[in-house]
Amino acid sequence: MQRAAYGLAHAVAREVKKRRKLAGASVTVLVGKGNNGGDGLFAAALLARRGMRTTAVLAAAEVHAEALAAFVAAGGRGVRLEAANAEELAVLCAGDDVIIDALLGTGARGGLRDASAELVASLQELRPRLVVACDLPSGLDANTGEVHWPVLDADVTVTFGGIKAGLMADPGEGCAGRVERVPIGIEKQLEHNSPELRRLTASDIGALLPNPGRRAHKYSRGVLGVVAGSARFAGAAVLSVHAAALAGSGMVRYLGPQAAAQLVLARTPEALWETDDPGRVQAWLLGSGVAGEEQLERARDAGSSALADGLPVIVDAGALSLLPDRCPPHWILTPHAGELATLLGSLPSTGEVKVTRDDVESRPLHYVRQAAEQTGATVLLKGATTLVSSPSGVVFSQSDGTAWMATAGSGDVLAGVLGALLAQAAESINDDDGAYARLGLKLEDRWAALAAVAASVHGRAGALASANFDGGPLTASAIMAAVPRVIGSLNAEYDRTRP
Ligand SMILES: NC(=O)C1=CN([C@@H]2O[C@H](COP(=O)(O)OP(=O)(O)OC[C@H]3O[C@@H](n4cnc5c(N)ncnc54)[C@H](O)[C@@H]3O)[C@@H](O)[C@H]2O)[C@@H](O)CC1
Ligand SMILES: [K+]
Repeated sequence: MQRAAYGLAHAVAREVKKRRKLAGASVTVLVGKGNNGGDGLFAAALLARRGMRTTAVLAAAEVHAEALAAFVAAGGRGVRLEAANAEELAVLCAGDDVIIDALLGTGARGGLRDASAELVASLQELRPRLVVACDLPSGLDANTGEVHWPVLDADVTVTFGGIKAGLMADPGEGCAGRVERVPIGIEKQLEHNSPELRRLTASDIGALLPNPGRRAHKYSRGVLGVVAGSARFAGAAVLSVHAAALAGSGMVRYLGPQAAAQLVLARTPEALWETDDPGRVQAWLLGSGVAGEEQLERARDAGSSALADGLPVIVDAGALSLLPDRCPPHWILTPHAGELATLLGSLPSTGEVKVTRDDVESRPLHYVRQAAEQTGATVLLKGATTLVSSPSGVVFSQSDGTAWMATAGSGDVLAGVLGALLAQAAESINDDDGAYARLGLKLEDRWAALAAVAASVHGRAGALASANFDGGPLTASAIMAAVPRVIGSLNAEYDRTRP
């Protein structure tokens, strides 16, 4: 507990010092009855000793006794929270330089109740200056990222030991702000529990990104077949093909109506327009912007032959309605929340239960796993945090982008990037001595890892493109243009640091 409190106090002091002098700054810690409240009180005691004006709002009749004694001995002031003073205390706290949320931690069942809920709901409306969550924002489920409202949005979450799954999945991650991990000596132990929710680091991604060998030629190193776009949604074809070209495909073969193909070739003269037999490909991308019977038929045919030949396939948007009864793990579905709800509703195994877009947004981790389990495919659920579930239930979570990426065509770019990586990796991903094996990834989970790599490259490209405009807005084309640089720098960074 002392290490946790020390790490928390250190982070709070550093954040306050970015804004003003520490001595005389005001901090209120919101204290619940368990050890989370204890961490908060010990941290506040340390901050009081560094000259901060400290108040503890005690939300339970009994709080961690030893921590309260340390807090009082350091000169802190305690106020008891009651239904009658919740709103008044919210107004007082909102004026403080920083609030520490130590109401509920990993031992919580359900969310904030009674006066605590009222205090937090009022505070959230008053938009406090700076909120630091102790271990996790109170009201989050540490294992799932599901949220019991109200929750006080944190600017920074200081979490102890390992990063909890609930801080890597929405809606929880969206409440946590920047997450910082404080080691408390249990990390070795954590390494041995194989985590079911993983986040790939830049160096993992550098290791997994496909790189052409010296003897590579365009046919051997990643030919992607694309059935995308339609007369109505020609842009999806243009974007997905161009993104696939930029992300390193050896060649892209496009199948679609002439009007769309003309636009595709105008933007990507490197692509080939295939009118009947597409020739050899290593992977398929089916569905972005696909509409109309003729183009759906092309997607269906390509899907059937891919299934027969054992080729990997990305199934996006319009093709999500064309799934076989059982998909293999090297079929990667890329729905957003609404499409996932529709997909789940269409599966016989879901039964009569209706799943809505809101359901998926409230429990993305649950539903992405369910979809992977029920279809047999790898499922990539797009969002601010993108989750990718392998049919085994192992999930990857990547959150590298910016909110500006929620823009038309962004998903088509992701599909193209994933297509390029899939076509390049298809023939080596199962190597026993390759990078996937070195990261301890079982065969059936490797497709999910590759999809997570694509999600991260896409997110990083968006972040880089926006940074080039001082954090300004993005188009899908701007995201796409940044992809080669992101791949280049991830590769270079990996080369510099690899063992
Ligand atoms: N596990 C560990 O190894 C460590 C845990 N630490 C801290 O300990 C915390 C976990 O401590 P606890 O297990 O005491 O859990 P909490 O601090 O979350 O408190 C749970 C307590 O609150 C009550 N409670 C549960 N749900 C509630 C609700 N909805 N409303 C009101 N009361 C509720 C329970 O009866 C229980 O007494 C962590 O989040 C972290 O802050 C750290 O000190 C570092 C080490
Ligand atoms: K907390």
